[in-house]
Amino acid sequence: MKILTAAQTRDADAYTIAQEPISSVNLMERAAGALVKWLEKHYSPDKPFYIFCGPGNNGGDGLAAARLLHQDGYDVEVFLVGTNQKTSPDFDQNLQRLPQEITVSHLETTVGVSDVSPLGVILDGLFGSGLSRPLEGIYAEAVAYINRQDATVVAIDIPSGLFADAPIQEGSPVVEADMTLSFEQPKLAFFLPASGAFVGEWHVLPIGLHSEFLEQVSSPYHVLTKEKAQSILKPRAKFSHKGSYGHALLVGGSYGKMGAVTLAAHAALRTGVGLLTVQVPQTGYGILQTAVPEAMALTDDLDRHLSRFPEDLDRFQCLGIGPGLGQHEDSRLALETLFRGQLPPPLVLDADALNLLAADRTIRQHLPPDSILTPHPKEFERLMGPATHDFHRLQLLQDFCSEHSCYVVLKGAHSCIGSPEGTLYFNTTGNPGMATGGTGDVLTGILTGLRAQGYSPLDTCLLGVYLHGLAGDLAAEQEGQASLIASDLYTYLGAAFKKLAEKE
Ligand SMILES: NC(=O)C1=CN([C@@H]2O[C@H](COP(=O)(O)OP(=O)(O)OC[C@H]3O[C@@H](n4cnc5c(N)ncnc54)[C@H](O)[C@@H]3O)[C@@H](O)[C@H]2O)[C@H](O)CC1
Ligand SMILES: [K+]
Repeated sequence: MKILTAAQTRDADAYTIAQEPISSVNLMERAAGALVKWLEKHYSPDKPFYIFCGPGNNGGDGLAAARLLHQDGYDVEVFLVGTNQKTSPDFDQNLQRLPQEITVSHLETTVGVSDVSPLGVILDGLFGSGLSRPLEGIYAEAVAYINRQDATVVAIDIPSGLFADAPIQEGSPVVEADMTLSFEQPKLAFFLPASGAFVGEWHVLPIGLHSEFLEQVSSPYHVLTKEKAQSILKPRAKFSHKGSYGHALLVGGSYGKMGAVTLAAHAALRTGVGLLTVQVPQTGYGILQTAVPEAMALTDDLDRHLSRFPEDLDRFQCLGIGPGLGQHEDSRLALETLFRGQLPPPLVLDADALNLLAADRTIRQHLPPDSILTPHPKEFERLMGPATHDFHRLQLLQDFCSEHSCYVVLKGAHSCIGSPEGTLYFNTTGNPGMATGGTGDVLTGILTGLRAQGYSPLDTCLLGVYLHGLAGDLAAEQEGQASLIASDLYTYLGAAFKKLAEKE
């Protein structure tokens, strides 16, 4: 699913109005209808609604929703905020259509305004995608008032005060929503940490924007949906054998960090890879053979850290490097030799492999094309430099992928996959329980296992990241988020594969 900018959303609106054709106010009616349908499904009529409307079409949506909820027997109260300024024509029309019985207050100030029922629902229709500057005056006051209330806060389209596709200044007023109902497409701001924190849970409500426009509009930003991940997943063939599913090599582990490569090995095996070999320093031999009997072990000449890669790399279809590797100079040299030599098998690089890469610009220049890198934000910063804000970070990600012809998985609440063409995909699976040691090592194992089975680098990232998060969600359902540990992720990976394969 594409993510559109605010300008593209306006164009989609205009195109739909002209081509369907439909009047602007009827399109608003359709949007409000979708909104109310969702609200009525989730909140019973004993919940009072407090609807805050600004001067534009977001406020117009709020007014139309007020009318529709009232018609269906809901108790509704409307607050008009800053609407003595210029209001939009569709706002005006919906204000006229508002039944007399609905209480309407014009808020000039929130001083002295009593709190709403904590059992009620506040609809935030102050500003939507038309926001052009930070909120001030009565708008900022209204935001502070909403944020003080104990009622459930549902934002219409986007929490007021957030820009759909641009950063906000720190400390500027933004509605803290429990739920955001976004029309047709989610906004880029939902996926980024500084702005996404205001959004709460979000849902997309289709409002019938013209499919022709949505198909032809070009956007670098995409949502990684279940449908997309499902379309990538290849079934296993009846007459296949272990040779059909590739041979992966994982290289990592050092004294005190054998757990990392062990986790990655389990995960790689759970992706269905045909064969797995793991190269570890000698200290790790017994640990690996005991912890992961399905894997074959190779040992380095050294006892505590890695100093070389195996000679005959051609027999592997993917090489995953990094979990527990450490940053010893010998390991750096081994990596440099690997990069400067014959083209190695497809690479997945994580953890200390990334740190070694970050510390040495010359090896970075020799990064084989089509490699997959999986940094967390700190590793990302070491590799790509500091970002001034979340949107800048996306730009750095795109630049890095294009400069090095590689694929980067920037890990986070919505992990973001960048491709050399500049396309970015935001993941939708996963939960905060996964913010715990070792979950990244599991991802490395998953990606290494999938890549070895012949998935393209992009498909590997999309499928692997989606499954990793889904395994986390299934694990959290059973174990709870706080108690989730990295090994749960590969334990639930099978269930994740099954769930992904299910047709709804
Ligand atoms: N295609 C769709 O998704 C549809 C969306 N709808 C809704 O329309 C809004 C966008 O409406 P718009 O009138 O363009 O913008 P706003 O309501 O967000 O803003 C109104 C108006 O206010 C001015 N303004 C901007 N920033 C400020 C500020 N900081 N302080 C004061 N005034 C400000 C500016 O002039 C804006 O034009 C979208 O989010 C949906 O909710 C349609 O209902 C259906 C189709
Ligand atoms: K809003």
